[in-house]
This record gives sequence, C-alpha cells and structure tokens, in this order.
Amino acid sequence: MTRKPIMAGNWKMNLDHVEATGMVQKLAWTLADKEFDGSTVDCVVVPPFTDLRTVQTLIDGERMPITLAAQDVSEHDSGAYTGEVSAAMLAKLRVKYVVVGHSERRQFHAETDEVVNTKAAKVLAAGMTPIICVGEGLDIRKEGRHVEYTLNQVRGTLAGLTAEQVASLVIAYEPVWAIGTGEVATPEDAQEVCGAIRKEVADLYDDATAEALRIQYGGSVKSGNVAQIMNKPDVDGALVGGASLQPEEFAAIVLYQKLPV
Ligand SMILES: O=C[C@H](O)COP(=O)(O)O
Repeated sequence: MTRKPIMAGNWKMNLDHVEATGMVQKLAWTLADKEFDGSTVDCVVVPPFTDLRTVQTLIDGERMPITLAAQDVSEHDSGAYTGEVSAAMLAKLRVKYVVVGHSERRQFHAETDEVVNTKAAKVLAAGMTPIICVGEGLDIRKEGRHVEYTLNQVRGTLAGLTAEQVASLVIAYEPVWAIGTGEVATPEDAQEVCGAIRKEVADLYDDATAEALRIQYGGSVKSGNVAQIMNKPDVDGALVGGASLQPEEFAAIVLYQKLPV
C-alpha cells in the first residue's frame, strides 16, 4: 500500500499572527515555484493557537496547498476550563490535524498516556486527525528499552480507538533526546521503532489498519537528512520543529527527493 507522506512543521511557541502571515506566504511562494500542488505530499503547518485564524484565512483565501494543524487540544468538551481550547473550536476554524501528547506537553504539563488518549478521541470525534506523539528519553534509550517503552505509549494512547480510527491517524515517533538538539536518530534507529509501531498496530488491530497508518519521525529533521530518513519503509513523514521556522528550509523538506530504495 502507498501511504501519502506527511510533513508537518510544528512552530511551537514561535511567531505571532503577523509573523505567521509572512512565514506562510514565503512557504507558499517557495512551494509554488516548484509547482507543488499537495498531491504527492501533505504539507502541514502547526502554528500557535493565536495564529490559527490568520493562517486559515490565508490558506483558504489563496487556495494554498497547505493544511492547518493545532499543537494541542483540551481533553474536555466545554465549560469552566480556563485557558483551554476545545476540539469543536479547532474544527470550526478548519483545523485538520491536531498534535497530541508532544513530549513537551508530557514533560512540562505532566500529560499521561491516558490524557493523550482522551485528547486523541476528542480530535477524532470532532472530525479531525490526531498526530499522536510517542518516543523515549535518553535514559530509556541508554538502557536499551526504547522499543518496549514506545510501544507501551502506543498501546496507552490508542486504547479504545477503533481500527477505522487508527487507520486514519498519524503517529509521530520522536525520540526526546533528538528534539532540538541537532542529534538526529539514524535512519536505522527511526526504522527500528517505526517498524515496531506498525507491527504492534497489526497485532492490536489487523494488517490493513497497520498498513494504512502513517508514522512520522521527528527530531532534528532538516533538508539535508530528510531523504535518508524517508527512504525507510515504515517512515511516512516528519514532524519538524526548528527547521520549520525557515520557510525555504521547510519547503525543501516538503519537496525532498526520493532516493532509490
Ligand atoms: O515537533 C517537533 C519536534 O519536537 C522536533 O523538533 P526539532 O525538529 O526542532 O528537533
């Protein structure tokens, strides 16, 4: 089965809504120069909440081949949850993907697999697609428990979801030690865990579900290393942080040239 690659640029807490306009325009111009129309790769931007309306207006108004995503969502539907943003609010803004369980949310906001699982279910119920982040820290990697640890997160975050839901979503494998450090996992490291995730999903559900699921690698991805990582059979895209803040660099990642397998 051919899975459509998905490159998502997570801006994290960078770029206000004015800066976001320039960023998205430059990205769109660079992609248009190369006649990119979004048919071969999904190009996704993940701005802060305060930028979503501006970016959505720009993307829709100019018919840009760029899809809108959010960085987080509330695990609640509505009500007295000061500071939270619901899945319904994001869907209304034409957000298509929502990142849940990013390691920075897990680390700084104590999000557990259970919380991430609830958020993923809310995103799906609102008609959007979750990008569920998993991945081990350096201590776990050093102990050689990275596969077991990550698969445990996969089981916890997918709990209760149907095969149809799992087939539609995205899992991002991000080894925490490779995020923002310049330390990239080797393509073989990425394949080891992404392959294990797909096998786990086949065991939990069935082969068709595992084959349909898209798995991203994230952690210091740049235009110079993306093709090698994408050459691995179970890697279907990248969740990009730092490099996504430079429009030409992110465009080069989206436009990566396939290497001969
Ligand atoms: O969401 C993106 C990841 O945390 C990767 O960030 P990075 O590309 O800056 O390492």
